[in-house]
Amino acid sequence: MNTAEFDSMNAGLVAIEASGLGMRYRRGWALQECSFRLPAGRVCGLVGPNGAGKSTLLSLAAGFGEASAGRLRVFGADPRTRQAREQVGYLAQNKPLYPRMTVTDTLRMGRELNRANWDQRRAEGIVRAGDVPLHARAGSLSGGQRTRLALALCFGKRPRMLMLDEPMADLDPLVRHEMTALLMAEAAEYGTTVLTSTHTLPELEGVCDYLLVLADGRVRMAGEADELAAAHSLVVGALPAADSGQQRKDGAATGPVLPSALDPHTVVEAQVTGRQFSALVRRGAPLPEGPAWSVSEPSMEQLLLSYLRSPEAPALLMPSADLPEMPAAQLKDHAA
Ligand SMILES: Nc1ncnc2c1ncn2[C@@H]1O[C@H](COP(=O)(O)OP(=O)(O)OP(=O)(O)O)[C@@H](O)[C@H]1O
Repeated sequence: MNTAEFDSMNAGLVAIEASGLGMRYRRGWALQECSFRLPAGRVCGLVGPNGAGKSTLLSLAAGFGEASAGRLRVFGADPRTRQAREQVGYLAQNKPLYPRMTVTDTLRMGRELNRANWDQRRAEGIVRAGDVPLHARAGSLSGGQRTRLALALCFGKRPRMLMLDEPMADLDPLVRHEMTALLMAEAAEYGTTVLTSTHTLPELEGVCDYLLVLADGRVRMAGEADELAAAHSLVVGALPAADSGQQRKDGAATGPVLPSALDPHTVVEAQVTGRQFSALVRRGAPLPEGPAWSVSEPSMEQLLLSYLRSPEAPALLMPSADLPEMPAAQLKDHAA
């Protein structure tokens, strides 16, 4: 199939849908009031700082554990059901493999566990392409070889969605590049939805066409990566004169006053050095260059950092990621 055929195959399908999803551990909420959609066929980066709730979300979507609140669906099914599990390949952060098992035996185990869907040629092809010795024990493989074997297990299952928890964290740049290429090639060839977590965005640049950003267990941004960036502007320039009589945009009585041209927009974050300001804004209207400021599109990293540094800025969900509000009775798989 080509890309257009995959697009039509996945059109309108939703891979993950979360409504008011919450997960509470003894020390507090790891996820709270998470509502979003991930359309099928996307390669989505799940981004957020340490402790944001990324692993918790992935393991719930893979069918491990039970949410404390809200509702989670994977291709329309409860993730703990066989129907959902069969459609998902999940690579946990520690890439669990049996260290004493050989590569061949590991793949054989994959076949035994996934008799209905297993694609031996595909799994073995991934392993062979990396020159991973088939008779070596998993415990003796390098980090890159282990990742390749773990990915082969995931892809051999022919999942509709692959969920990877920081798959590149312990790999050197060369192996990381190789693994990324493998992932992209497989996703493109089979139209697989990919959800892969990281806390370093550059790792995903040019890889993901969709982003889901978490912080403190809540969704901060979700949608098409290029549309998220295009909805914002980075405005850099000189502050207006102090006696201009303008109010600060945040309503505070003192402190620097941003140009009033920014009033129709949501200021996500503003930084001031001397008389210069730099503001990342979500545009509410066209925002032309001004007499004393310039306007550019922020990089994905600038955008992400601004949202993570400004928990008070409202979350942004693009229409494809946004969920119509559900009646409380439909929403509850679990009461909070
Ligand atoms: N099994 C658990 N028991 C208790 N608390 C947990 C458990 N798993 C996660 N947490 C807590 O939930 C919060 C979210 O953790 P989680 O691992 O989901 O975040 P993360 O974004 O994946 O972080 P990292 O990038 O460091 O892996 C953290 O405060 C963590 O301490």
